[in-house]
Amino acid sequence: MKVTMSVMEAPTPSAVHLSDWQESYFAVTSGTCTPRQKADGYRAKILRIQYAWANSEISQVCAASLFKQYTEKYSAIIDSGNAETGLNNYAENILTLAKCQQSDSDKWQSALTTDNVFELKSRGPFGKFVPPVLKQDGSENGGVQCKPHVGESTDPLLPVDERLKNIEPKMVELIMHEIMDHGPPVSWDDIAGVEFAKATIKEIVVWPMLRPDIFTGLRGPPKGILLFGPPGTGKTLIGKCIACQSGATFFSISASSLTSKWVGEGEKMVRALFAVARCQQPAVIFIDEIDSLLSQRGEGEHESSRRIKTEFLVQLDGATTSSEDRILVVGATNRPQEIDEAARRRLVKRLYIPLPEASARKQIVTRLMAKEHCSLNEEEIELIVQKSDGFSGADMTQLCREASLGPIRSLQSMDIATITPEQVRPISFLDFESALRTVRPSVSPRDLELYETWNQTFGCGR
Ligand SMILES: Nc1ncnc2c1ncn2[C@@H]1O[C@H](COP(=O)(O)OP(=O)(O)OP(=O)(O)O)[C@@H](O)[C@H]1O
Repeated sequence: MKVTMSVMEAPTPSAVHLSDWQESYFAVTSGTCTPRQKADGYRAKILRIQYAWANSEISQVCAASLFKQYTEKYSAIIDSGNAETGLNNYAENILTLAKCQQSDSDKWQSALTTDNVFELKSRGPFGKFVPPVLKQDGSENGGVQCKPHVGESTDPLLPVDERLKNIEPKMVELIMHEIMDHGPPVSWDDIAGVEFAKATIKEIVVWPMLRPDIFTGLRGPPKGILLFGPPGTGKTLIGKCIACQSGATFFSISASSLTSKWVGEGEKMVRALFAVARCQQPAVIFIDEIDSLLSQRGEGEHESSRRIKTEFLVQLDGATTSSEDRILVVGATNRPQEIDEAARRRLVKRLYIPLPEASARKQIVTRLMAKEHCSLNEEEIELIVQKSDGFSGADMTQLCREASLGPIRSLQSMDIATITPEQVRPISFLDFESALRTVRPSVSPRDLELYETWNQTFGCGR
């Protein structure tokens, strides 16, 4: 009996009956089947079921039943000691396969972690099978549970977690894919300057998150901190670094997108975000432009914005009062003066992230140029640093980008299509001089004064 998968249109999620679903997805044809083909068939089916489940095309009960059915049917190959036909290298293969399919479905890939794939492998036939649904008594959730996978993909069984029971699965998916950060890690050395803020954050946030057993009581970490200062000074980098250094999952969202991108859903999104973070703790929730969420109530405040704000404060209070939860909210803003008093009180540590000083600007240029073909000497770097007084970190990055285009622009007569990389001359000081004519500081001295004043009044730093 040879079983092949046929790609057909997905049936409507709720109305699907188990046998209909099978018929739609697996066209069963006769034929001789080698053990290897059988193993492939099994893998394909497990993947398809996981995919359908992650997409809410089938229910958990339906998925459990299918898993059981196929595990029984393919028991011979599951138990086989043969490396080629058995499932000994199942996890590696299946992950590779899923990665190739990533563009077709991120969910598919996200449903697969080495852990849960091995879990399937170790289930074995019949009695050894563990259903992937929560048991009636809630004692076990099928051997696969919601647990923190730092920087790793999500678990398809996440919705079975009690804490997510009133959350729409589509929101959980969205948070996992759009808000949970899967990017490269950030270290403290990647952030130039801001030494005071870095030292404070390490002491009050990172160490307590790493050692909750020592940092108890008065030493307990704050649940909310505010990073304020001009744009492009590394606030987002710091948020991400906190998560990386404390082994926490990083969720990053812009407050304005809560009101604009998920129109009418912002409030639910806030609730879902905190619920997912609770399942993935320790977690850092980074909220950019937090001022737009927590601004002082004005006459014209929109009802939906007010509801989102209320929900956010409720969630923040929940995270604050539960000593169990290891969730840190990091708010970032370029307009701290717009944050109202109630919100300010909840974000207990308010740290000023200023423009980079000369040493930090030098560090940014040196680091970026170290990766390029460049002929700058020490004195020239010092000159660039002097000339870029008032630049933010983002401005410095932009300056280096602009300068790096100089050698390309000077190619003029040569054909860009045929030139070899060796023929491109190194980036020189002259390129920086001309870049300095076009890249200007993005922060005005007047804005800086506002930050300094606010820092003196409400800031917790120097
Ligand atoms: N202190 C810094 N050290 C190194 N690079 C920096 C620093 N500050 C900014 N940058 C560069 O600028 C980019 C933007 O920084 P980031 O997004 O962290 O700033 P931000 O303060 O969060 O800005 P915004 O307020 O506009 O959101 C970074 O990806 C990095 O390339």
